[in-house]
Amino acid sequence: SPLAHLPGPTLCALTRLPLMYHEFCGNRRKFVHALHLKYGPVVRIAPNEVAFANREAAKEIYTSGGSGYDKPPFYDLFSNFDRPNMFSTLEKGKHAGIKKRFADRYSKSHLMDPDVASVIQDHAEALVAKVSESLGTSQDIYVLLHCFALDAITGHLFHPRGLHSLNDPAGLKIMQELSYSNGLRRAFFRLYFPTLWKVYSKLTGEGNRREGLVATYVLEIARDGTVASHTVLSKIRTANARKSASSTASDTPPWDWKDTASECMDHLVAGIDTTGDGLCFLMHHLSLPTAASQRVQQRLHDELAQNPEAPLDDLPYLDAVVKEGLRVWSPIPMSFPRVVPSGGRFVDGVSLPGGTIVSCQPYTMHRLDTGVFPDPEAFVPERWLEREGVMERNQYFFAFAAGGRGCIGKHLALLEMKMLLKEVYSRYRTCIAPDMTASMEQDDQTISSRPKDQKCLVLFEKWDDDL
Ligand code: HEM
Repeated sequence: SPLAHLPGPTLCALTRLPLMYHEFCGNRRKFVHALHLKYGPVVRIAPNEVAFANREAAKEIYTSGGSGYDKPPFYDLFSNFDRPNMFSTLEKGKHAGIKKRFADRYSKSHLMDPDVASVIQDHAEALVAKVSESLGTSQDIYVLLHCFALDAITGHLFHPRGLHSLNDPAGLKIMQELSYSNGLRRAFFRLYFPTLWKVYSKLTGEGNRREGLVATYVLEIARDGTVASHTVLSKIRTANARKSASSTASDTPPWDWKDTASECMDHLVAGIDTTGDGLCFLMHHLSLPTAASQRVQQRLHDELAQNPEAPLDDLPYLDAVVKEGLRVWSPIPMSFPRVVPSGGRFVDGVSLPGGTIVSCQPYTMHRLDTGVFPDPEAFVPERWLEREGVMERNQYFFAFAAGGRGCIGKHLALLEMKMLLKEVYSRYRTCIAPDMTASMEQDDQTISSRPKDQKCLVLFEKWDDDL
C-alpha cells in the first residue's frame, strides 16, 4: 500500500474493524486521539484512512481551492426527507451552488441588523427571566440552554414562526425529541450496512422519517409558512424563485419546497445541540467551586458590569471565555472526513493517493501541540489575551472547522453564546447545585458530543454589587 510507510498500529493498516468498533461505541475521537499521542501528528487509522493533527494538514484538507477536498459518503447520513442539503452534499461545486442561495443570512453584517439580533436577544432575556423566577433553587441548565438554542435557530430560520420552547410546552417537546435521541449506532449501521439498513427500514418504517414533531413543524413551515423577509427561509424562497425563472445554469437545479425543508431541517439540527452543549459545558465549568472557576466568573462579571453598553465585539474577556470553552469542550470534537482528489495530493509533506480518507479533529488540534496550547486540559481564557503566539493559536483553533465548508453558523453561534453569557453573568453568579450528581463527561454522538447524563443542575444567585 502507498500508505504502508505511515505510522500507526499494524491492525489498523490491515483492517477497518478497530476503527469501526470504536465508531459504534461512540469512542472514535478518544481512539484517534490516543493514536496521535502515541504516533504523532500523522497516523494511519484504517487501511485507507489517515488522521492529521497540525495546521499545515488542516489548511490543505479544508481550505485548498477555497473549500478543500470533497466529502465521503459518511455525509449522506445527513440528508433529510430523502433530499440532500448543503451539509450532506459531497461534491464541492454542487455545495457552492447551494451555499450561495442563503450564505448572506449567516454573515456578521446580517446578524447585526437590529431585526435579526433582537430575535436572539429576546430569547436570551427570556432565559434570564425564567431563572429569575426561581433563584436559589436548582435549575437544569441543560434543558434551558437547549431550549434557548432551539428558539434562537428557529427564530433565525422562520421568524415569527420560531419556537418558544423556554415557555411553551409544545416547543419543549420538540427540544426533547431532538436532544434526547440516540442515533449513533443506527447511523453507523446505515453507513456500513446499507443493504441491511434498507431491509430494516422497510420493515420498521425507520429512516428518513417524515413523522415526528420536528419534521411536521419544519415541513409545514417550509411548504407555506409566512415568515419575515430577514429570515433564512425567506432568502431561500427568493433564490428558488429566481432559479426557476432562469433556465440557464445547470449546476444547481431549481428546488421545490421539500429541498427547502431538508435545508432548514439541517440548520435547525446543526444549531441546537452544538450551541446548547457548548454553553452547557462552559457554564458547568464556570459554576464549579474551584478558585480558578470563581476567578473567571468574577473577571467576566467585572467586564460586563463595567461596560453595560459595550458592543459584544468590545468585550475581550467574554470573547476569550467563549473561545476557551469551545477549545476545551468543542461541541463537534471528532474528525471531519474528506477524500483526497483523484491524482493524489501531498498533505503536510505526505504523499497520498486519490481516494484516501483524511481528516483532522478539533479535540486533538486543541491539545496535541503543547507549545501552542500549554497545559491543554486546563480552562484558561487568559491564553487568548496574550499577544505572543496569537496567530498560531488561531490557526489551531478548529471548533468550527475551516474553509468554505466550515461552519456557516459560526457567527450566529458566537452571537448566541455571547448574548446569553452577557445576560446571565452581568446579573448572576452560578454555582453547582447540591443535588447535582449527573455526569458531565463528553458523550460522543454521530457528529456532536453532549454531557453524558444530559442534566446539569445549577443555582443562580445575584451578585453582591446588585443586591
Ligand atoms: C458552537 C456552535 C457550533 C459549532 C462548534 C459548530 C461546528 C461546526 C463544524 C465543525 C462544522 C463542519 C463539520 C464537518 O465538516 O463535518 C459545521 C458545519 C455546519 N454548521 Fe455549525 N457549529 C455550530 C453552530 C451552528 C449553528 C448555530 C448553525 C445554524 C445554522 C450551524 C450550521 C452549520 C451548517 C449548515 C454546517 C454545514 C456547512 C457546510 O456544509 O458548508 N452550526 N459546524
